[in-house]
Amino acid sequence: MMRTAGLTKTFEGGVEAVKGVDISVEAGEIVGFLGPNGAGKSTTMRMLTTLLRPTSGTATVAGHDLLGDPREVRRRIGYVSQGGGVNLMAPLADDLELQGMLYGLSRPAARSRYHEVLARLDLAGLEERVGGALSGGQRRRFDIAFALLHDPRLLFLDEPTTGLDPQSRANLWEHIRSLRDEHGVTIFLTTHYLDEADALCDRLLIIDDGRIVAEGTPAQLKGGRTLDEAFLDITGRSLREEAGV
Ligand SMILES: Nc1ncnc2c1ncn2[C@@H]1O[C@H](COP(=O)(O)OP(=O)(O)OP(=O)(O)O)[C@@H](O)[C@H]1O
Repeated sequence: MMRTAGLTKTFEGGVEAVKGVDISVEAGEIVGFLGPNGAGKSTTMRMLTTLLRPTSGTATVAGHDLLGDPREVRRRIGYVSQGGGVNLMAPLADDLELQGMLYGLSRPAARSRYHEVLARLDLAGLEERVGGALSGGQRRRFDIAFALLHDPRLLFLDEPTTGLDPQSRANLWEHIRSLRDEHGVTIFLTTHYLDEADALCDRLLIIDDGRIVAEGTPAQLKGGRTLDEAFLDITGRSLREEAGV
């Protein structure tokens, strides 16, 4: 479903955010992408979703070449950015319909498609509300609903549960699992919550300082430790933001 080789990104000014990353994700997997602050997760995610051009390296994403065929990649993937972006002031139904039509659906087809997606995410009936009148968990599920309108086979989620209470996080995990189990969507997500990575992901990749430093199932990486302990053993204990400053 996704394969990269030697992907790098050097920003203007010389920051080497990603230093040669090889990632493979099989169809039907839920893969977690972990790493300390500034490790290169969002930069990698933005390259894989065509938002940022790699400095070097190659990648095939959802069956298409990332650099040669980014439009086809975009057609086949969904992306939910950190923080999301539902309209807080206008009824969500209007934006859902508009987005469906931007994907080339007729108005009736766009409506029927979003009703189907909202039902999947337990959001039916809430689309007449403005985003500001939803709970944090409902808002995150709407972010995902927007990303699913064009029926992508591969979904990228950047820190999907940040800021949610434990109930809403657990509920979102259920929805993410059912997207995979019942609808066959492959999922690649970043998170700082190691309990989440442990509970939700089939396989984990750990990136540190722009390089993949560990990879395996949660059980393999833990090797008898908690995932927090394993993560600190692998990536060290120094504070990255302070080192960065
Ligand atoms: N547009 C940019 N220009 C210059 N440097 C950047 C830019 N975007 C990110 N960086 C740098 O690239 C490195 C990787 O950042 P990135 O946001 O990918 O990390 P991250 O793993 O997503 O971190 P976090 O967990 O804090 O979200 C950091 O050193 C960051 O400061």
